[in-house]
Amino acid sequence: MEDLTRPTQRPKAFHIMSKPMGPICNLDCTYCYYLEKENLYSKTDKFRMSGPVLEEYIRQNIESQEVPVVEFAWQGGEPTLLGVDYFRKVVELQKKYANGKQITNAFQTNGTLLNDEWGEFFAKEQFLIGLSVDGPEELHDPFRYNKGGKGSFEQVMRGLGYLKKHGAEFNTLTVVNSLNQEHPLKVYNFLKEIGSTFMQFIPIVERIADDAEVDLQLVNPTYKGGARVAEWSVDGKQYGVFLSKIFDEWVRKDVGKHFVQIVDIALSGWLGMEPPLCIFKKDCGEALVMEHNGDVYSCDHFVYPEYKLGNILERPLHSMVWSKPQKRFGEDKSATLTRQCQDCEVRFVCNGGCPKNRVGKSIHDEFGQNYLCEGYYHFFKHIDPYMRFMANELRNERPPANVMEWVRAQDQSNTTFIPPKPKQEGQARAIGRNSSCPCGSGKRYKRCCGKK
Ligand SMILES: C[S@@+](CC[C@H](N)C(=O)[O-])C[C@H]1O[C@@H](n2cnc3c(N)ncnc32)[C@H](O)[C@@H]1O
Ligand code: SF4
Ligand code: SF4
Ligand code: SF4
Repeated sequence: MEDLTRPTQRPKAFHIMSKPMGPICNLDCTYCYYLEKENLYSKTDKFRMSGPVLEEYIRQNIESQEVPVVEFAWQGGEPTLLGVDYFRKVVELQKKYANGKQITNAFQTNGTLLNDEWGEFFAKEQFLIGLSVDGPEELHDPFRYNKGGKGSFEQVMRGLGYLKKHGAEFNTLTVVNSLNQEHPLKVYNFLKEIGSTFMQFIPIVERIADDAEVDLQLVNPTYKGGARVAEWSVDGKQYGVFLSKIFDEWVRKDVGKHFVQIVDIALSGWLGMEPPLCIFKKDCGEALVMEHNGDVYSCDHFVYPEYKLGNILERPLHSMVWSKPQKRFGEDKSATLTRQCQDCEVRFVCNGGCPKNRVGKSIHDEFGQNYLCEGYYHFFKHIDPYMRFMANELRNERPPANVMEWVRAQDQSNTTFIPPKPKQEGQARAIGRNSSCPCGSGKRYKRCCGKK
């Protein structure tokens, strides 16, 4: 047994999402990876996070973070099942332990149980709501329905109405699956119509164990038995095509008005910084999850017994976050990169993607290639010229939204754009400061992208 109490080098902050209602939900979405986690707690009939666990979590999360702003993320299952009063108590406890730190709350919901009381509360306490919606009714309902099989779209739209009525801030979270993958613009335009200004498009990639007796049927990449890709998963290449189609629309019309998470993240890669989202970082392991009873796991997508780090009532949170097993979990991300990834020209922004999805084979026949590789490669290559243009605008303190005019001018002149060579982190170091800038501006590197 590893010594979990001996902390390794401490990062300043980490992210821990909590599941105050465990995996319990009023919906029964086909693709949900979390509902079956109920099997991990088969002896439990009460999934509501108790007062002592909640208070310990809030106290420790605030105390362990060496930053002025501490983020809380509430998820599930469905956290609205707990009722508004539960979260009034949450806010009260956060104030009690804040100790001068600023507290923020993100709350992920299926939206179906929202009402005036929730809307008012979220607006007043400035919760940021993540609303799950997969597109218009015909793309949303086939996978997102209640226990009786009835689609949830109407309820979600009603719930959204309450958020808007009270001015609560919301983002949308859309999963890209085998159905909506064919309709990127229908999905994107719909999200715009309902007023989403910040959109996340998360790929569904799940594998189902061949052995029906396994407790958790959706298996992780370390599973040794046979497994098949679930039929509702997105196609690897199509995920990239889907994102590229949305990007083409966005880059012509919506820069600065609507934000698409993966595009923002990618831009930081083109600016020579580490992408700020775990799946595209070199290493991960700073996004943990806590179950209703205080059990802490390495990541929301690794809630399996072998990834349990301990329980918050028995071990200090910081000792689990900074433990050796967790450090190894995070460092394995880069340590297990295939040769194909190591040699890949978009590695600076992709970094092999999330380990949870590394279930394919590389061109060198190594196991551990990301299932989405073809899609990522397609997308990052597709956006490369635009990203270079935008990164260059930012470096020159001009608005990146200038890209819209630039693209429109090219569309009108009907010329084929030949992009200059991509500027990657590794390459940047090799560029002479007096040589011309690889972004194609015609200026010297030191006066352009290499400006200090
Ligand atoms: C597990 S749900 C919990 C919160 C809430 N019930 C909701 O649906 O928003 C969190 C998010 O995960 C997404 N999700 C569900 N199953 C998934 C899967 N297999 N892969 C990726 N995301 C998934 C949901 O669509 C939702 O946006
Ligand atoms: S609403 Fe959320 S938790 Fe509930 S089944 Fe759907 S994805 Fe899972
Ligand atoms: S396993 Fe994937 S989702 Fe989890 S922290 Fe690592 S990159 Fe992020
Ligand atoms: S695009 Fe594919 S090969 Fe390149 S880094 Fe990403 S997963 Fe690896």
